[in-house]
Amino acid sequence: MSTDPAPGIRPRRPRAVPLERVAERFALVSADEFSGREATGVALSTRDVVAGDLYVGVPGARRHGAEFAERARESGAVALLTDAAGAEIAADADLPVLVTNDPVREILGEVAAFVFGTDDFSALTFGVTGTNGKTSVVYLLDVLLRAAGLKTGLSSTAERRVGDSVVTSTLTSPESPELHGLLARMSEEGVEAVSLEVSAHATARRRIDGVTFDVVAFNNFSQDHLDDFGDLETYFAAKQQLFTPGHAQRGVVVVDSPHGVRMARESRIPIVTLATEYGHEADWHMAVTRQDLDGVSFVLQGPESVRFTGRVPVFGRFMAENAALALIMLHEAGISIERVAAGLDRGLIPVYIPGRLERVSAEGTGPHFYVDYGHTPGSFSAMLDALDEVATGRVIFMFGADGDRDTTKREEMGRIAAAGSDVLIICDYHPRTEDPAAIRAQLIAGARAGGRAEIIEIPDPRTAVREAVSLAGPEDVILYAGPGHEDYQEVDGQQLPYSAREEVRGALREAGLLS
Ligand SMILES: CC(=O)N[C@H]1[C@@H](OP(=O)(O)OP(=O)(O)OC[C@H]2O[C@@H](n3ccc(=O)[nH]c3=O)[C@H](O)[C@@H]2O)O[C@H](CO)[C@@H](O)[C@@H]1O[C@H](C)C(=O)N[C@@H](C)C(=O)N[C@H](CCC(=O)O)C(=O)O
Ligand SMILES: Nc1ncnc2c1ncn2[C@@H]1O[C@H](COP(=O)(O)OP(=O)(O)OP(=O)(O)O)[C@@H](O)[C@H]1O
Repeated sequence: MSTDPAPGIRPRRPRAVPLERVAERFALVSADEFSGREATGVALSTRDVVAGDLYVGVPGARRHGAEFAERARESGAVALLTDAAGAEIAADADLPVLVTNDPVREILGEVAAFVFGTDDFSALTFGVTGTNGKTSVVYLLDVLLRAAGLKTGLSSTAERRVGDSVVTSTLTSPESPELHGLLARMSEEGVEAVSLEVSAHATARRRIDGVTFDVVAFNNFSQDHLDDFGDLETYFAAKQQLFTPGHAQRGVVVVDSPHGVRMARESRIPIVTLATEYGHEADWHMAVTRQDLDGVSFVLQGPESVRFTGRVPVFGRFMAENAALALIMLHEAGISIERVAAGLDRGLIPVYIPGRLERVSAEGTGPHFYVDYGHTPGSFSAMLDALDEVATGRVIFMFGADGDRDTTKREEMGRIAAAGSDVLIICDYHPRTEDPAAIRAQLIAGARAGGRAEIIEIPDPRTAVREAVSLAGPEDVILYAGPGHEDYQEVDGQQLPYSAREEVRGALREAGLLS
């Protein structure tokens, strides 16, 4: 078992940049001798340092990164870039120290772009923000771009991908050194279009500095991450930063909600709008024409009679909205809808989104078991509303909540889950350092207010999965929200191996429902 983050994807043939040039470009000062040294990469954590890297020591929530200068040197770092406080901390480290007078994060993205050579990155770059559906839109963008004949790369909560190279992500949006290393590799491999998820943490912590997106998109906004942002206004403001000239050329905004309308109104870059409900004024409209458990068909209508009719093989009205958003982003980047449609088979968008409403049970037979990454009240509402429209049997919903993360959303998640399902199984997710029984108690308190569902508490998720399978009839749908693509359960600082998708497969096999 490893708790280390996966190493990022880096260029195979990194260029070497003299530290003197870095120092000159960013007005860094140093009392140490570093002439003749060159950097071939940048790393923000000693866990990511490879030989030739410039290690960057930032003040963190718990420690100052400069404390780890010696460890960085042992891993092959050529110098430390830090602030004045860091320089004092690392004074005895056997590593040249370059000091900035600015807060380090304010120059980090530009430094990473300079060293990795991505300051002239030329591929089309798409960025997606919003509370729910970023990952889904990124995979839809990727498949549509490939249909248009472009070579693609992507970065999502689930993985970073360039050609055949894939690594599991540790963060939704990588820190800027990882991001620019990834983009440099994409340039090397001739990638023509890149789709990136942009979390509010990424804009707030300046992880996307040094990138100017061609087109960005905002899909929706609801409660999440209040542990980090304190209140919804601050969380929203972080998302708004993406819609500013330093970050993006143009944007697409879903205006179904008041937050969408506000994002469109306050955007500081040119935008076009999408409404999925007629009655809302917008440049583009999307309407669902048919839906069932296997997917959703829709029609998208834009300015100048642009029209697309198609289908996404994942259920939920919101998946059609995600697809429409991705199509408009391509249109805004100059890739015509006709060109995309020509690369599809009768409008079918053949997307696979790891761990997002992923069907784990066999096609065509029930019970229908889906694993999902939803962990917000907004995603629970969206999924359960969708099931209300397409499920023919009962809905069995199971989930647990994150420990050490936004606790204020738990009761609401319990309430929505119980109001929208027939049977609700509450189990453990990542308790982290919290008492799992206390987390479950909060979810159950919320669920009791939701009404409708029979509530069952089963702490062990493996047992809970089997109980769900044993309760389900052939018409029923089981939806397991939370773990999605993940392959671990985090308990008290330890990442224990756990794959919901594998557990579900195992349980279905044991019940004779999967070969
Ligand atoms: C809570 C949080 O945001 N932590 C971030 C922060 O770590 P920190 O301030 O706690 O760091 P610290 O432990 O005090 O250490 C200080 C510095 O020393 C370095 N260090 C520390 C120990 C060591 O052995 N070696 C080493 O180099 C650290 O990398 C850090 O740079 O700085 C690190 C980069 O240096 C981040 O990777 C780390 O993100 C952690 C992993 C994280 O989980 N962040 C979450 C909240 C996050 O960003 N989530 C969003 C989710 C979005 C969504 O769901 O929509 C995301 O974009 O992923
Ligand atoms: N447009 C949408 N509106 C509401 N809910 C959605 C939407 N798209 C997806 N969801 C729901 O939210 C879940 C999470 O989706 P996804 O992983 O794409 O979102 P995300 O924004 O990337 O979240 P995270 O950053 O936490 O990965 C989905 O599996 C689905 O249940």
